[in-house]
Amino acid sequence: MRRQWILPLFCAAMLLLPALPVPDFWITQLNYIGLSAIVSLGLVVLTGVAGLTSFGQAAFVGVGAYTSAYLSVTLGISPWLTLFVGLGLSVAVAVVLGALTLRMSGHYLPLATIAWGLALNYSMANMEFLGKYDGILGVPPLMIGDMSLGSGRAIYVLIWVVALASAIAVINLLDSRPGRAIRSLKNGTTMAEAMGISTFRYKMIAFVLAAMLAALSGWLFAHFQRTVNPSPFSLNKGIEVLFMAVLGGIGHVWGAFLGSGVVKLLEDQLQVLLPKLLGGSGNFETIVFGVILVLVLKYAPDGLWTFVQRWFPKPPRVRDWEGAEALPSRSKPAVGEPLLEARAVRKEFGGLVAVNDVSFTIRAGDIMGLIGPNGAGKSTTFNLVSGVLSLTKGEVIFRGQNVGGMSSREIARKGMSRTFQHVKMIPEMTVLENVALGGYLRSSSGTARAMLRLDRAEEKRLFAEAERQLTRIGMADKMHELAGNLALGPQRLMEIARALATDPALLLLDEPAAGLRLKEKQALAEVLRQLKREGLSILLVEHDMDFVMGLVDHITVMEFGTKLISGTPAEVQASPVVRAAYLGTEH
Ligand SMILES: Nc1ncnc2c1ncn2[C@@H]1O[C@H](COP(=O)(O)OP(=O)(O)OP(=O)(O)O)[C@@H](O)[C@H]1O
Repeated sequence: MRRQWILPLFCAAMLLLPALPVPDFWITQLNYIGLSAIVSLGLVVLTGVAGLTSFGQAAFVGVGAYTSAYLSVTLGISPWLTLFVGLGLSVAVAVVLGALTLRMSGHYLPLATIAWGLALNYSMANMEFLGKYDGILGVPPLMIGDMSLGSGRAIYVLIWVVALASAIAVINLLDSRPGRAIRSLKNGTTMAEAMGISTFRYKMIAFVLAAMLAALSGWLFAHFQRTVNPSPFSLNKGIEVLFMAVLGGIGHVWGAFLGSGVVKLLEDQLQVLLPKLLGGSGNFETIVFGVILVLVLKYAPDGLWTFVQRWFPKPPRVRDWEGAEALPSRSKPAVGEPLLEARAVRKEFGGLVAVNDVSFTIRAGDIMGLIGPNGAGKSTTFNLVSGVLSLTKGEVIFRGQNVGGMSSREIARKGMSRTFQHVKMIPEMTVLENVALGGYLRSSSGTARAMLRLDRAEEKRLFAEAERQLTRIGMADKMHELAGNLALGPQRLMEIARALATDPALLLLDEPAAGLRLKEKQALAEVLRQLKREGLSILLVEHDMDFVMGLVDHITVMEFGTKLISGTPAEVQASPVVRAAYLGTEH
């Protein structure tokens, strides 16, 4: 069967199911699976893709459910209106909680989600007007005209339309400009910020989206169950949806459905089977789930969906961007104009002066090498210039403006683009998609446009630019490969293509030859020579003197954080001071 037919056939089959003589029991089960899958889908974006673990999603389900139940029962408001109130409230709660917690890193964020998950759940259980532990009874069914969606079979289609539409919207999002920005969050924020992406903004978008999906599920749940109480929105349930997402494959949209299906069906079977086997009653299935989770984390950490995925290998992206309009480009400085001036830049780490009042100038069209032995302070200087580190003292003037103290994101916007000493990329994205990330600031499609697939014209422009830059560095033949499968040499070249896709006025390369084999170094040197011929201005940090010598116009040599000498390669090579620094002879 052709791959593109699978999704429409699956959707059609799911939606036509209640018209077939399927027992009510299975329809009810599928309703619960659909409801859980919508919440898990949020966790795929938040945890699987963005790398932000949340145990508290069930509380957002409660926000959607309680809002609709309260407003429709007490005030008689139509549930179709209360949906929007519930979604609005979930966004408001998520924005407040996100502002407080999303800047936390490591284990602090998951701990914070436990805290607010508990707090929200206890609020629901203790509010008089929400019926305390008894909750709210007599929630009205959803109505379409005169047709009631009160029965499980009637609401089934709505639940699955919402679940499948949400899945398609998330798939669209992940394959888009904002989607690539969200995917860049998982491996630290330095690279994304250097591409001009506000990582906090995209963390917030992922968090709010996950909260909205949970609230949507809660709204459906309230009008399917026709009653709400605090227990389905407890921390246990939050852990259960996370378990579903992990079991299914937390990085995969359809993993959310697979995980929900497996857990719900297994839970049902185990609840009957285990008490019979073990005698007595109890939630024995929880013990089994605990064991399964440990085994899955050990033997299939990417979840069950990866096994299904093997049957449907993803074809390469269709090359449909031929003739797409070029992305906007910035005005470039005239050759010879001062481009970057470091004025007595200084960085102290506690008592250590890593960079000691270093000054240098780069003119447009020049390639400058910043060299020196290990630990000389080159990378620190580079990070000061590109805004990754804050200056202790000094000024960095870029195109006539003091950018010292600006964030790397703001500096990227001004036209400086960089690569990293240790390659930073999204390994599970293709080379083309990684390079397209460089075009972020030259494009503008947002989350809603991406989810509705209204961003395709701009996507074509982004991919055309990415391919152009890959062709420029001789890597177009690798554009459909996964970046993580490349050797180090091509990965470094890919980073250069990504930096070029930002249309920089100045390209900063941090030890691009480090760890490369001779052949890879030669290929890299050829690419840099070509960029020089094209008139690009480059600051190159390197400690391989041979690599730098034939390539650059000027060299600044550093040792122990201070500038030893600036000059042409010939002047530097002739300098006894430099030889001493490199060979360890007396000055
Ligand atoms: N974040 C940090 N905290 C404390 N000390 C640091 C930090 N970063 C760098 N240093 C120290 O600053 C000095 C300069 O380091 P830097 O990495 O800039 O040197 P380098 O010339 O780039 O060396 P290499 O070629 O090995 O990368 C070193 O002594 C290093 O240990």
